[in-house]
Amino acid sequence: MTTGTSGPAAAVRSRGLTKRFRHQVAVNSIDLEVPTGSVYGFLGPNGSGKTTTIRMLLGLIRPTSGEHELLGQPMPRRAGAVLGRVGSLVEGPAFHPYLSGRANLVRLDAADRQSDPGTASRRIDAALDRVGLLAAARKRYRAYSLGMRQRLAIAAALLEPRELLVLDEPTNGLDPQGTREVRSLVASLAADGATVLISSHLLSEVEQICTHLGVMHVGNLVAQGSVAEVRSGSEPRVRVDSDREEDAARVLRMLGIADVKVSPGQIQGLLGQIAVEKIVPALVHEGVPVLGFAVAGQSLEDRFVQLTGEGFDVSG
Ligand SMILES: Nc1ncnc2c1ncn2[C@@H]1O[C@H](COP(=O)(O)OP(=O)(O)OP(=O)(O)O)[C@@H](O)[C@H]1O
Repeated sequence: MTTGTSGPAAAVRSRGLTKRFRHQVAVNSIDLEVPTGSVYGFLGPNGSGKTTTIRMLLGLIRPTSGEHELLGQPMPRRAGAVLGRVGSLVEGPAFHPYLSGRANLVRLDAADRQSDPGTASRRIDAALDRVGLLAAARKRYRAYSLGMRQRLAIAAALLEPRELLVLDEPTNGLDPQGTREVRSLVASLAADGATVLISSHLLSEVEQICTHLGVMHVGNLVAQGSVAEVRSGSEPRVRVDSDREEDAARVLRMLGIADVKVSPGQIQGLLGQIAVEKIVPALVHEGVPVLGFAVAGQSLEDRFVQLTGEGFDVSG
């Protein structure tokens, strides 16, 4: 792959990766760059193309066009050499409800033709230990909490040592406790040196653990970089506290402030090129009582709403 422009090897890199289903472009020419050692939050609303991208990355479906590499190896040409170093969780393995967590891993490991039966027991215990399920290893799967089930699915991805983990919506459907369990597990896997690509439609679920973000919106990668870089792409906003919201909004619009939004007691808008010092005098001149005033960068959440046109917490 002729992509040697981006410095040290990325754990995942794609160029023009595209997937078309009939007439629908599910993933539109995306250039992913997941730095080695990062926790890369792959974010976007439902249906924005995250799972399709991940399936292409792992060689589960064939891209319509574009190319990519994992751990510096071109895919799918070098799949045999690289996939053993990549653990993944996509749609979750099928676990048997009446078998214990450990027995389920024994079955999965035995079904993997690449794995060494001689070391199975040790590897399975190590994976269970890694996800904090050793004490519950002999409990039936059906007695596991949602968080334990998801941790077992991650254990299944850890039956071999992995340099890269690709986890598709591992917190989806979990309660807050389960989400915390998975989040702290992912953080500790990253602390051990694995690169982690974790997808989510909820920023709030992964924000605390990510070093980097990629944001999908209708098949396009609309932002990518370190968390600070993605946040700094946002424009400062003006916030006015006033009980005369509509009058205040009118003055802000008159000054040329864009994207003015009114909520009870508060009016916000994009500062743009407007001189900050002109705003309060203009409001006062129009008889609008100003009870508070601030200019601040957007929160990451606001930034995502701006990028994707929707809140990230709506469909949780
Ligand atoms: N096998 C398929 N055939 C046709 N269309 C598909 C197929 N798989 C996905 N799509 C479409 O591609 C688009 C992207 O879907 P994808 O599952 O990748 O999104 P996503 O971001 O992972 O969302 P979700 O979180 O809901 O899985 C959607 O419009 C979906 O309907």
